[in-house]
Parts: sequence; structure tokens; C-alpha cells
Amino acid sequence: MANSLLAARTPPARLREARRRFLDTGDVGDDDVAPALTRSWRRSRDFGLAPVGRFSGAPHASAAQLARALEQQQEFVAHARPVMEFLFDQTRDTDNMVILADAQGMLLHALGDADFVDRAQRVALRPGASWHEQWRGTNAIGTALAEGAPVVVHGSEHYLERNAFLTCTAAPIADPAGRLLGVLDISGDQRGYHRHTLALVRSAARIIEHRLFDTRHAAGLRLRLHAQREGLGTVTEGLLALSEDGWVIGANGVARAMLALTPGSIGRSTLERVLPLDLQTLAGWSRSPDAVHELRREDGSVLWLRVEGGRGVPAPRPPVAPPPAVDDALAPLDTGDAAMQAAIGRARRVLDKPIALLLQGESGVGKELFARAVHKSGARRDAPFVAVNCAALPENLIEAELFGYRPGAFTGAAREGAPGRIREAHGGTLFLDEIGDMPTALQTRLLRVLQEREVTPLGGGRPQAVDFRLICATHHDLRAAIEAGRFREDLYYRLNGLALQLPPLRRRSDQPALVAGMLQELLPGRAVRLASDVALAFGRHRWPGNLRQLHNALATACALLDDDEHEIGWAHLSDDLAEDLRERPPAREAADDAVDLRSQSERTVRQVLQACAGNLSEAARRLGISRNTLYRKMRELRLR
Ligand SMILES: Nc1ncnc2c1ncn2[C@@H]1O[C@H](COP(=O)(O)OP(=O)(O)OP(=O)(O)O)[C@@H](O)[C@H]1O
Repeated sequence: MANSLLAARTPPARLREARRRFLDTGDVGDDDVAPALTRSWRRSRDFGLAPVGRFSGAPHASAAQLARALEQQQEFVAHARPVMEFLFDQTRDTDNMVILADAQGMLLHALGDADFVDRAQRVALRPGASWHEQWRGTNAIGTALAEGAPVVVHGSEHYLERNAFLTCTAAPIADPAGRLLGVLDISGDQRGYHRHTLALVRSAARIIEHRLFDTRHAAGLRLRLHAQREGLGTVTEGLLALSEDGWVIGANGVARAMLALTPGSIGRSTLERVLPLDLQTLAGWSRSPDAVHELRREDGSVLWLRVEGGRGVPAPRPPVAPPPAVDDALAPLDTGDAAMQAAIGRARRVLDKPIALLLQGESGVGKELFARAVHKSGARRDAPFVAVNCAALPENLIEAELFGYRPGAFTGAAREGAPGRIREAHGGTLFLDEIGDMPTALQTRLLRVLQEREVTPLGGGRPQAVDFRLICATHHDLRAAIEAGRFREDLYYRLNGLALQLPPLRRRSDQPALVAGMLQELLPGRAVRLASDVALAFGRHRWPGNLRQLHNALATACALLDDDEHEIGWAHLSDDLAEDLRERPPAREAADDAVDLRSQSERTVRQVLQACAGNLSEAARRLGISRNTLYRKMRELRLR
């Protein structure tokens, strides 16, 4: 349902009165004001924004930052552009702009009527500007993101008075795994408001979601669903993608609503769980892709569906050709999860460039494996890959291990000396794991090596030139370590040419594919799979040890499997894992999200405080919050 914040529902005089009362007392005092509008005004107030008077400013991406954002969201923007052009054609000469923003509210692309663009420029409706509510208060882009639903924000519903000349309509766009990608918006002069704009923007957002879905799942088994037979093939149909063994691996917004799927359940639910249909029947239906089938659900309602793709059925041509498959050492790590795909795509772009990579992620997510794959995919692949775990070595040995030593440099040193791991990596890649655990004295030496590209062994001697690609990994928050004085800030910037975040297993949408890959590697040539109840329990589990834990669990199960067995059941699992799996973790997603939000907020506050060299008034201004709110946040985050 759209959250219409429309003034049309609240007469202008009542809205003005409600706004005045809200600004005076913090309460709208009018039941006719849409709850979504009240929520958004409250958020705007809590961000410390001043509704009238001088605009306190908002971040604007540099040309390079915008180019990087566009590159990262290439697929999203490519699918949105033609739809935006169509929309622009529909609204041409009506003083309007069509705008695409990312999930943080940054404008990525805009098309507009020249006359209106001039006025819009003054409020920064141009690519690179941020329209997150944090900076601009109630506005269609920021509010659609905050509410996760289509909205119209008209005239003085905007929190900032300077935006009251606008009428804006926006709808969020999600990827096939249900993750928010951004927002499509039409903004224009409020005098030209047209009630049909909301329907137009919602349909356009759905078309973009459809295009993304069809491209992402072009080669797989797809279901088109609708409550009415005639609805199939329209933008109101539900779309579901299935893996060959029956896991739901994608669903558009309509299908998610229809089947009560949360984004977190994609990759973790089987076909049988969401529809009264088994895989065998479906496989039969997929042989006649034009046939329409009727399905009666448990509650008596009827769904019509069409099955496309899958084995033996040629998939229809995708509307836009998917990017060519790359056959490098990183390719096997791409088993379909969007966050992994993004990390792999970004790593590929810097493969042979002198840019240090910083891999971040929980223990066991595969950081070292990723680093090895980066090395093997680049031009240095035949030179050494040298891995040093900074946490595993005693402090007094790391120095000798890394930098090498001359004969007799210290008691217990090898007689002939040692070149050190850094020199061993010459020509190849140096991988420093757990870099956050490196003692500060050694951080200074490492920084010097990185700056001067030469190493001086312990015990003296001539510096030796070294040339290596640097990849570091950590599961610590290095920014927090900098704040705490445990990590050198200058070194951090040297290591962090490009930071890549590898997702924890519980957040990955490709668990079935990962399991299948690991089983193939553990028992090559044997078609072993998980029993369906074990697979479901795996899908629900938190996996605190991530891929390492999953791999160990499967290795144990394979060892316990008889030669003639093909299914891993409860009996093949270690007792403690089976016990953990049987316990359903309560409200896991919500708890995770709360932690994520907290760390995101912590990061932003830290960054801004750092950028303002501790000047709290300036930091509060840049964060768009009052000094008191900043004090409170700092206390909550234990920053003071
Ligand atoms: N894509 C994958 N396919 C199969 N197994 C994997 C994959 N990624 C990781 N693993 C398994 O997980 C183990 C841990 O991976 P890795 O050492 O790369 O993680 P890490 O993030 O560097 O861990 P830590 O932070 O503890 O050093 C590997 O030994 C391997 O068994």
C-alpha cells in the first residue's frame, strides 16, 4: 500500500495548522494527517533539522564518488534508464524531473524539463546530492526509503520550507532478493500536481524490478503468479525463481507479499513451503512454458501460474544481455549471493592496479580464500602468495618473521639469517591476516616499508627493494581501533585502497549452492545432498563460524556417510551441531539488523567527529543533529 502523505487528504489550511502545531508542540493534533507524515516529521525533528531559515547543508558526492557509485550500481541504473526515459516522455513539458536515487538517498541519475531544472538546481535535485531524510527532512525520496513504501510528499508536507514549492512522488525498488536498491521519483512544481503520478511511478518501479528479476534469473526456473489468469504477464504478477533442487532463490515484491516471504527467507525456503506444489510436478509443467496452471492454496484461494526456464526448456532471451562470464580464480566464489558478487566485481576492477585491498568480515567468511583468488586472477599469479597471520605470531617474532634478519641478529636467530616474509612476497602478493592485531611498533615499520618500498632486515644491512601487491584482512573495526589508539591512522589509509566487506554466511542468499559446491569438493563424483529437514535447519542456523563451520560440518557428515548413502541426515551431524540446529534462534534477523544499524550509526558519528577534529558544534551541524542529540549519541555509543 502506498503511504500517501497527500495534502489532498488533509485540506491545506488544516495541514498548515497541523504543521504549526507540530513545530510548536511536537504534536500534530489532527487525526487527518497521515501517520506516515507524522512519523517522517518526527524523524526530521530528531535529526535536528531547522524547518525554516538557513539550510544547514547536506553532503554532495564528488564527481569521482558519483562515478564509483554509478559503477557499483551499473545493473540497477542500466535497467532504470530506459524506464526513466519513458516516464520523462510521459511527463515532458509539465515542469517535472524524473530521478533515480540509491538506497542511501543519493541521486544517481536525473532527467528534467529545462525550465524546472533551473529551479530544482537551487535545491540540489541533481546527481550526487543526498536526499536522505537525515539531511533534507520529509521528502519523497528520503521518506520512501525510510518507510520502505511508495509516498507522495506535496508542498508544505516537506519538512524544510525551502522545498515547499515541490510535489514529489517516489517508489522504492528492491532487487530479486528483496534488498532495497533505491528509489524512483518524479518531482515537479507543486502547482502541477497530478493524482495519476503515484500509479505511474509505482508501475515504473515494478517494471524495473521485473527487468532486474528476468536478467538475474534468465537461466533458471521461474514461476509467474497471479490471483487472476489475465494478470499473468502484466507488471502486477508475482515472480519467483527456484534453484534446481527447489529452493526459492528470488522473488519480486508482489510474490513476496503474495507468499508472505520476508527478504531474509529468500535462499532459505523451499518451494513446498511456500506453495502446495512439488518439484516433480513443476518440472513436468516446465516442459510446456505457455500453459497456465491453476493452483488451490490451503486457505482456499486460487493462484494462476506459468512456469518458465529450467532444465530442458530454453530460457527466453533476457531483455538485456547479462555481463559476459569471467573465467578466473574469483569465479568459483560467485555462487549467486549479491554481496559476494559485488565484492568480486570490485576486486576484479583493481586486479592489476597498485591498490591495496582491505578485506573485512567475520572470522571464517573466506577472507584468505578470497585473497588467494585475487592473487590467482591477476598478472602476479605465478609469483608467490605469502600469507602472514599477525595474530598467530608472538609479538617478538613478528618483526623477524616479516622483515627478516641478518645472521646473529638476536639470540636464537638462524645462523644464516632469514629474508623475511615481505621479501619472499617480492613480485607476488603479501597477505597480512588479522592486521588489526599487529603491534603498534611494527605498524610504524610496516608503514615505512609501504612508503619506501624497501625493507631493512633486523640487525642492519642495506635496505632491499621490494615490490608486492598488498592484501590485508581483519574482523576488527579498524576505525574503532584507531579511535582507541591501537591502530595508526596513516597506516590504515595505506592499507585501505579499496575495502571489501565479505558477508557472513547467515546473510548469504546462496547457501544451497555453497553446500552443493562443498559436497562436490568433499565427495567428488558422488551425488550427495542434504535431507530436506536438515537443509531447512541449515538455512535457519546462525553459523557463528561461517563458511569454516559449514565446511567442517559437511566434512564430518561426509566421513560418517556410508558408501551407498546419498543423503545427509541428522545422524550424520555431530551431536552439538544437531542440538544447535534444533534450537530455533529467536528473531535473528531483527537482532542482526539492530546491530548493523548501531555499527553504521557509530561509524558515521566517529567519521564526522574525526573529520571535525573533535569540534562538537561543527560535528553536530554536519550530522544534522543538535549538540544535545550528539552528546546523547556519544554517550550511547560510549564515545565519551
Ligand atoms: N567459497 C568457499 N567454498 C568452500 N569453502 C570455503 C569457501 N570459503 C571459505 N571456505 C572454508 O572456510 C574456511 C575459512 O576460510 P578463510 O580462512 O578464507 O576465512 P577467513 O575469513 O580468512 O577466516 P579468519 O578470519 O578466521 O582468518 C576455509 O578453510 C574453507 O574450508
